[in-house]
This record gives sequence, C-alpha cells and structure tokens, in this order.
Amino acid sequence: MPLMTSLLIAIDGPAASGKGTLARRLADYYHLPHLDTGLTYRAVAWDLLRNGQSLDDEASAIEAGRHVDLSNLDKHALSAHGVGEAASRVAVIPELRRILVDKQRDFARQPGGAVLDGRDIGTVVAPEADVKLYITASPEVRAQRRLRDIEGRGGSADVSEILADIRRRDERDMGRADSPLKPAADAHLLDTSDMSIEAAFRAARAIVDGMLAKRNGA
Ligand SMILES: Nc1ncnc2c1ncn2[C@@H]1O[C@H](COP(=O)(O)OP(=O)(O)OP(=O)(O)O)[C@@H](O)[C@H]1O
Ligand SMILES: Nc1ccn([C@@H]2O[C@H](COP(=O)(O)O)[C@@H](O)[C@H]2O)c(=O)n1
Repeated sequence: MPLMTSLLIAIDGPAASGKGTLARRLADYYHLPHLDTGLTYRAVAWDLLRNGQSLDDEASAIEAGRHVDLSNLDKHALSAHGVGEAASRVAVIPELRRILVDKQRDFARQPGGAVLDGRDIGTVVAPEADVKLYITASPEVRAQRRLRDIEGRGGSADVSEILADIRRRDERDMGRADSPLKPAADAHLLDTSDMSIEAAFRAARAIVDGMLAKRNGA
C-alpha cells in the first residue's frame, strides 16, 4: 500500500519475540525502509570478538561503535545466536548507546518515514513515532522459535540452554540502567505466543491502518 505521507513505525520487544519478522513485513507492505537496530549492537560485539578484545573493554566498544556503517551491516555474520548474547553485554555502555542511537535517529528521520525495531525505539530512539508496537511472547515459545531458527540453518542446540540464554538476556536488557527494554506508555502490546506470523502481521497492520485512518479523519 503506497503512502501519501510520512509514517514512522517503532517496534520493540525481547529476543526472538518476532519483532524483526513483523518489522520486515510491515516495511514491505507500506514501502518503507527498515532498520534492525540490534544489528548495530551486534556489529560492535562482533568487532570485539573478532579482534580478541574483551566485551568489557568500553573504550574499544565505543571506538567500534563510531565505525558502525548502517549501509554495510553483514546480517549473515551478525545473526549467530552467540553474537546476540555478546551484543547485550556491550549494549549496557551508555557512551556506545549515544553513538549508535544518533545513527539510528538519522535513519528514522528520513523523508517518508521508516520502520525500526529494537529495544528502545519507542522510548528513546523515536519517541515521536506515529505507531509504537511492543511485541512479546512467552520465553518458552521464543526458545522454540530460536531453536527452529538454528536448526533451519543446519545447526543444533539444546532448547533448555536457549531458554536460559533468553531469560538471561531479558534480565540484562530489562534491568540495565540506560534505556532498559520496556513498552513506551503509548505502545500497543501484541503477545504473539499463540499467533502465527500471518496472524501477528494482520494484527499489527490493523493497528497501523487504524492510526492512518484516524490521521486522515476517517
Ligand atoms: N508469530 C510467530 N509465530 C511463529 N514463529 C514466529 C512468529 N514470529 C516470528 N517467528 C519466528 O521466530 C523466529 C524469531 O523471530 P525474529 O527473528 O523476528 O525475532 P526478533 O524478535 O527479531 O529476534 P532478535 O531480537 O533476536 O533479533 C524467526 O524464525 C521467525 O520466523
Ligand atoms: N535498540 C536496541 C537493539 C538491540 N539492543 C541490544 O542488542 C542485543 C541484540 O539485539 P537483537 O535484537 O539483534 O537480538 C539485545 O539483546 C540488546 O541488548 C539494544 O540494547 N537496543
């Protein structure tokens, strides 16, 4: 559906809740550019890991953050499950967050709008977003989804270890002092535990279309 005006959609939620899948579907449907902001934190973590640097080395993380190029994020290398865990460790560094958030804001403010997904989009990166979605699913359902991801790429994993990792990541992301994961006060909550991808997409689209209709005075 082509848009006549600008539309900025902010999507937040915990690991493997399905926010990236929804963000890509919505971006495609409304013809908007999409940014998975998790990739920016993953790029920093990956840089440290690759260079044998500690994830606690704040100066190196900040330097790596300055070099993150939104147009050159290697999704394939960054998508490994372990990189996500490492990303959540560097994501607690406030100075690094400032640098990455500035880049993400530049992306959000392009003419016509955009879809961004992450942990602090509705609260910090784009509090002015036209629509904010907070996507959740139970940790058990998310662990099963992540397992299917890993198996789909030819890997294998123990679901109880994935579940433990998801719980640890939730605790770190929701408990950090700077920009913790939480729904914005005006976010629409969508629990996808019992929803197919298609059903979640339909529900998200109904929210966005409802906002557009209201904005157009319908
Ligand atoms: N509603 C759903 N029903 C079943 N599977 C789903 C649903 N939504 C997403 N998935 C699947 O779950 C997996 C995780 O989804 P996705 O990568 O979108 O999550 P995410 O929240 O973006 O994760 P991350 O925070 O790690 O980037 C994918 O394999 C995706 O296809
Ligand atoms: N806006 C964001 C996005 C991500 N993070 C941190 O990065 C980790 C990896 O994110 P994924 O979405 O790719 O799983 C995540 O656990 C967060 O710690 C963030 O802080 N803010």
